[in-house]
Amino acid sequence: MEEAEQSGSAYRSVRRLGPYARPWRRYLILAMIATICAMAAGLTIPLMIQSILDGPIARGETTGLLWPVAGVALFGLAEAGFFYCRRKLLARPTTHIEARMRRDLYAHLQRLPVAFHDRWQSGQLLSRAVADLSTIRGFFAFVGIFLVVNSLTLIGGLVVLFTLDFWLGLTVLVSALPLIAISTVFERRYKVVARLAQDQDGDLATTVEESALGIRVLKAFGRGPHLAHRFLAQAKLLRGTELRKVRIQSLLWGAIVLLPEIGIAGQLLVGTSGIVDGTMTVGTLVAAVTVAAYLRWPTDSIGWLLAETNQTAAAADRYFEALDAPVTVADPPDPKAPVAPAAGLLRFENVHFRHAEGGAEILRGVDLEVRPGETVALVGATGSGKTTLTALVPRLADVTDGRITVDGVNIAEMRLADLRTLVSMAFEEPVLFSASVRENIALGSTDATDDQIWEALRIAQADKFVELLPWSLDTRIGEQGLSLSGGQRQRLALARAIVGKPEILVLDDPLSALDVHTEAEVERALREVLSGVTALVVAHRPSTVQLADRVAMLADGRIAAVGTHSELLAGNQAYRKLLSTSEEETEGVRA
Ligand SMILES: Nc1ncnc2c1ncn2[C@@H]1O[C@H](COP(=O)(O)OP(=O)(O)OP(=O)(O)O)[C@@H](O)[C@H]1O
Repeated sequence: MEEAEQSGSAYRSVRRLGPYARPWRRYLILAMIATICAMAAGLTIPLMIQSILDGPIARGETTGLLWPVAGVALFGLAEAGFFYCRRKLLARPTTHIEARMRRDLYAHLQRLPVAFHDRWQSGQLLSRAVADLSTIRGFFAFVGIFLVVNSLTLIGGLVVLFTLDFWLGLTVLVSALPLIAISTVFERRYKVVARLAQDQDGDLATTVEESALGIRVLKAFGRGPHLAHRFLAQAKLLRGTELRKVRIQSLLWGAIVLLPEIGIAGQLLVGTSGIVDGTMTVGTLVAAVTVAAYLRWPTDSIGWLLAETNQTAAAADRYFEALDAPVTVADPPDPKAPVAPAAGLLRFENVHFRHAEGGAEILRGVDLEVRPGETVALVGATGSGKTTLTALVPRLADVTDGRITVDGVNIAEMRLADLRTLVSMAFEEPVLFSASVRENIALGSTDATDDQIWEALRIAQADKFVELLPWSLDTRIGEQGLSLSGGQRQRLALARAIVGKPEILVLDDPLSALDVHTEAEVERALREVLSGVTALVVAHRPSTVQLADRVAMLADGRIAAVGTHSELLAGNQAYRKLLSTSEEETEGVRA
């Protein structure tokens, strides 16, 4: 029952690949016909050998040999030609199918909410986009075609054998049946181990990726050996699983070699006694042995091809697992246009948020208004939900209750593209991509001109150092911008946030983790950036707070106090305590 379900689910998984193959079905069918013709040509050769042996050779004449021998050469040539056609016909469809699937996966990953990426390891996504898709390409290029063609060849070959001689046919069938049964059992066991190996491969990719990205941290803390140890343990686990795969395969290969040999021995026994009795010709026996030899690959391969099909099913399952993840943050069915011209009034109304169903509520009724052109600093103890609150504004996650409005329009009722033009964000960790400065800034507005980029860089106080870079805007900044200083990276991230001239800026503590000198540079940049836009800025340090018109204090999931910095300092003990703690922490870092 369970086994039937398993093969049913493998069939369903592979069937889901259908829509990707459909546009190329003509090529795939032609390739299959070419392969069938190749096999048919191959199967004709033994029959021609039979006619040569029983005809001219048995009669001792050489004159009648020319045409049958030329025929053998011709059929051999045809077989090779058809195989060539198969390869040519399949190259385009298979690479196109792989590229389209990869494109769909990538596009879906971009649409998926941040919560999905929090849950999924990047290595697992990487192995789906690379290894699994290459398995699927292999299925279309080879496995799927040969699964059908080899089954047909097997049937065709047995028909030929039974026509040649019933007993010779039966001998081959008797040796082939257990082989097919063994292969089927093997492929089921193999599927489980294959999926395990694919998952472990994903885990290993994650470790390699993380250790490459975090190499500075690992070196600084001397944790390289620890991670190397973890990597070795994972690699050992994967090696063990690969060895299990090999063990299962070797058992099968033993059977694959042994059983057909027994079959041929049986054929020789039946054949020679037939020849001695005069009931069989030498040509028939040679033809039957040649057909049986020709059937070895189709027989042996059935199990392997089924295992590969299962591996494809596992790869398809893993691919669709990511592709089926729901896009929970999406455009509304009937979107409202933002108010034009926008004023930039941002309002949180009784906003509640929890990360997962049944999880703790992080925000429990936040009410806050940020007036047009105003800068509000958001302060609160660590873990109080400041980052969470800011992420709700560009809808990186959706509120679980309440609403957020921009100029009176609920952001959940706007098109995401409209919202993200109105609202721009810079994060605590200024992620820069391995691309030119221009491309990194233009992420904030894809159609930005060079003049607009330079203007954004000037406001963010980054123009001077960009001018000094070897190729100015065209300078490629290394992976994550690691070749730049912390302050330079922060200022580029600020330029990116403002290049599209958003009405509302959301900044998640852009001064965190900067030294005194760099902090002053970024602070100057911030002062420029914040003038003229509505801004919500997460602040850990008094220096950032001082850039704001008002301060909102988040505590217990609500806004506990709002006022100017001096009002709160004078009248709110919790605020004084919070600031003195962060002051001490900052001093501690500087010391
Ligand atoms: N993806 C997540 N899934 C579940 N819980 C999360 C997730 N991200 C954050 N949290 C939890 O939500 C709470 C608020 O986190 P958040 O990062 O918003 O706090 P914060 O005020 O910005 O903290 P900090 O000042 O240290 O940056 C924390 O308890 C955190 O552990």
